[in-house]
Amino acid sequence: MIKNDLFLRALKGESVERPPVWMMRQAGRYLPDFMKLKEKYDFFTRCRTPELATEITVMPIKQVGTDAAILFSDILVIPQAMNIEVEMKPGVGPWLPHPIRTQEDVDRVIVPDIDETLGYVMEAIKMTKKELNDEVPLIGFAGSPWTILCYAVQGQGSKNFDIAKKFCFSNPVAAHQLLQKITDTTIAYLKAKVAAGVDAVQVFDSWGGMLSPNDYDEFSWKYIQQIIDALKDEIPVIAFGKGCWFALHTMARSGASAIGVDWTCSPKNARYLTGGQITLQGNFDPSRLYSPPAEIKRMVHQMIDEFGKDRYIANLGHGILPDIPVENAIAFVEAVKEYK
Ligand SMILES: Cc1c2[nH]c(c1CCC(=O)O)Cc1[nH]c(c(CCC(=O)O)c1C)Cc1[nH]c(c(CCC(=O)O)c1C)Cc1[nH]c(c(C)c1CCC(=O)O)C2
Repeated sequence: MIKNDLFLRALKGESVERPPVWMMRQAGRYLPDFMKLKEKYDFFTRCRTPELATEITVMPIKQVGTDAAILFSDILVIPQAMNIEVEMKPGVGPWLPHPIRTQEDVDRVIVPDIDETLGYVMEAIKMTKKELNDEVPLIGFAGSPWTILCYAVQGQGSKNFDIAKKFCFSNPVAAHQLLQKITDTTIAYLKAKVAAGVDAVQVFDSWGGMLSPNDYDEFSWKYIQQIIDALKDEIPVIAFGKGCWFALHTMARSGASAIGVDWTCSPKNARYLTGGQITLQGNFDPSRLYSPPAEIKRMVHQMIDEFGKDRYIANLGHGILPDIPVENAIAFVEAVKEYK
């Protein structure tokens, strides 16, 4: 039994005293204690060392007071396990020295044994669950197959992922093979996370909004739906797509327990597009955490009024930015806790 089960109750659609709150990318990034660890250990060492991953995962619970923890890791551990080299270059971000560009490249991508390649993630989950001591639930996550393809093909972050789109539209057969391999790996990975003890999972489709609605169905949603179908009877699934308001109607009928929305869609419109029944999560503009704490609190209360306190998980509309003052992150969380 989890002591603070607001998040799990909201996922079930139960009525709650106040909405639960957590922040996407809350583990690491803006916390001074995280910065100290960052100086000592490179990124994938932090991911692969269960003691470090655990320490970073619980930081925001202790220091900011969120109602759920999200495991410190990265969506790019999946391509790594699939035989695609991924580096994290300080100041640059993800860097893939041999991006996928041809059918032959796709043929070399493997669907790995999860325990062999990603066992360290399961160790981190078990250690984190012990450390959390059932105070709050633990969220596991994966990137959407499309978002992983974006990095695997582009080879690095991008404003428009033009090379990834060119690959999909000029070589759709190879693209779909790659997407299916990523999907199969992701399903096995998330099932292993469930077995290791996570209480919910979120699929991040960070770059779904790069696609037209039709291409979104074909290259992204189809695969997210497979993941939801495979997981939904075992664990609550949250589907988050950045810039994917056009797909909210479809997402709401997918079997996911909650749908994440970004700040470009108003709460009212998000409720309308999803039919008013499903739990929604979001959608504070991460940049609005630069506002003074009093203004953050006013805006958070307005956001909750607009979404309604039930079937709602307060969150940002995308990840917290690295230079947000900790006091402002705390003000965001406190505002939700003070909501009456
Ligand atoms: C697209 C994406 C990535 N990673 C992730 C996404 C989807 C969510 C989103 O859209 O923001 C997801 C992610 N990445 C990380 C987490 C762990 C949990 C958390 O932060 O709350 C999660 C949930 C750690 C991380 N992943 C990364 C860092 C920063 C690098 C470092 O700490 O050395 C952290 C804390 C590196 C990373 N990883 C990625 C990028 C683009 C970068 C570089 C830019 C940056 O986010 O700082 C890929």
